Amino acid sequence: MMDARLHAHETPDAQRYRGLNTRSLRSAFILDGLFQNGETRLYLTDLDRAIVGSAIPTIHPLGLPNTRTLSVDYLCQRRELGVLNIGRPGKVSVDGQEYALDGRDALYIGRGARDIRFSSDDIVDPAIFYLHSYPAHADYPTALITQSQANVVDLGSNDLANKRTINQYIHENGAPSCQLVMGYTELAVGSVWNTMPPHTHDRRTEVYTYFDVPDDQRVLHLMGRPDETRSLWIRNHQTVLSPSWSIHSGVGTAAYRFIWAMGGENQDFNDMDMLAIGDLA
Ligand SMILES: O=C(O)C(=O)C[C@H](O)C(=O)CO
Ligand SMILES: [Zn+2]
Repeated sequence: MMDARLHAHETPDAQRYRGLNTRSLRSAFILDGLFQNGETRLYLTDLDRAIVGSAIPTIHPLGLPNTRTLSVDYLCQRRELGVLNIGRPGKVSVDGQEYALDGRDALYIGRGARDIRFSSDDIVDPAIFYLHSYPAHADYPTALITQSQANVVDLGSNDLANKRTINQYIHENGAPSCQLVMGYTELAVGSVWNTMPPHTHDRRTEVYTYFDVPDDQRVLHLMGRPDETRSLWIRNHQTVLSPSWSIHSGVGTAAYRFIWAMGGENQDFNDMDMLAIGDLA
């Protein structure tokens, strides 16, 4: 039986998505309602067995749900977990060791961590912890990566309205992880396009979670095979699942940020099959 708060989510394959109407496409590729005040939510996806989740601690600290579905005693028994705080300051405690995470600080939690708890410094203006986990083959140390320690890559230009900064927190040349690669991208004011020109990477799947999208604005996320793209209108705090065969790119009606998290064969951020804009249909 499925755990109460570990929801299973299946994605259609590269053929089936072509025949879906808007509603079915949205429910297949968007995780909606991931972020709930006072709750931990976890979705077990079929993208490299990624678990995508959130914890927004308010009155009480939050833990992780039991994991009968995974047939383990605790979530990180055979998994690693990345945490990125997109809210106000909070704390993550890992087997009694407390880590303070300001907004946009991250924590890598290695395989074997048993007791993981989340709390907010201010319960009225809480921390918003994004969670992303994959199966892990080795124990790597838990590591705090503050915003100032992230590796910064500037891409794009004002002329093409795609000027943006990629902040890499868990990556090949940073604190070691088994397969998780994670960070967030920030659009420069006046720029609207992310990941344009787009790419696919057969070797990895990816998950995008948009945040800091103003309530009255939207991001038009592009997905699908390059020769048969589809679009999804996305609002703040919605998550898009990107199978390895799909492009993942977006254009906003205002500046925004998004978390990207990847797992798969390698951790080479630049291992992308780049497309020309003229390849898209
Ligand atoms: O704006 C971008 O470009 C990105 O953020 C790219 C993503 O991180 C990505 O797709 C990595 O594979
Ligand atoms: Zn990508």
